[in-house]
Amino acid sequence: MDAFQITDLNLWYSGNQHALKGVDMNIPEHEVTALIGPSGCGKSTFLRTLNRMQDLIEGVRIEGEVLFKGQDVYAPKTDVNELRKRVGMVFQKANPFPMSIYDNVAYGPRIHGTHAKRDLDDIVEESLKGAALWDEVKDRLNKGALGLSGGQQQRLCIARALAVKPEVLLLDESTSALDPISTEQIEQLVGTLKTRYTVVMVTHNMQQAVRVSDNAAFFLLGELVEFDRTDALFNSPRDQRTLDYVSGRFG
Ligand SMILES: Nc1ncnc2c1ncn2[C@@H]1O[C@H](COP(=O)(O)OP(=O)(O)OP(=O)(O)O)[C@@H](O)[C@H]1O
Repeated sequence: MDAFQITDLNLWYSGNQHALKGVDMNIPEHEVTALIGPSGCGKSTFLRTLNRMQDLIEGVRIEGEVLFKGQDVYAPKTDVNELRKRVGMVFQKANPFPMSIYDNVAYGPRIHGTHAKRDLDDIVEESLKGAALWDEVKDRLNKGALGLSGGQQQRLCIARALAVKPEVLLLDESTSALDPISTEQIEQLVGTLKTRYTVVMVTHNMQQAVRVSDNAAFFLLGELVEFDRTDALFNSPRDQRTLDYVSGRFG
């Protein structure tokens, strides 16, 4: 079963910059899909089309079709808040809110109407456990989130995303600002998350893609050059440009 079916997706930024060119891709459910390619090739742009984060940028024009579980993401009747609840996002730089650890995680559920303390306590615990952070913070839930380390802050952002019970997690280079130990913790976490969620991640790090992803998509200049199982894409790519990139013979 596919979480997303993308057909002939094109995106232009203002000034007519054609950032995605006729992308076709089916993203399987409950697997990790990595988006790779050189800087500026459109990885983040593509990721953000999946939960309509690009709507926030003025002058963006999108053509083509993105289906999420069969529903047209860009249909006028689509409820964008509901879509972003189902398709959560974690950014490159951890961005906890300047409030307690507890309130960071409870923020989304409160907005979506959960206010009973018992319910919120359960969600906070479950989400922090899901993000492999619970043991480190359970005794300081009311302390400020900004006092956490960078790696803990990023796992808190993952917990915050999990708290609204999404079906998909989009990770945009979520480890690129982290030290190797925190990076490894998040990579392990991603491996466990896929039992419950579909994960789509942008990474600059090809070894990371090999370690954690089931499928990999190689982008170049806005074009999807190749999409395959990760081991096939790295070990027996069909396109010469993919081979050049994965073997490091490329810009
Ligand atoms: N808000 C924007 N307005 C105009 N052009 C943009 C905007 N965001 C991205 N672009 C351009 O679109 C192209 C694709 O950018 P994108 O950030 O998606 O690439 P990327 O592969 O994620 O790059 P990186 O790995 O450096 O983050 C680039 O040429 C970029 O300059």
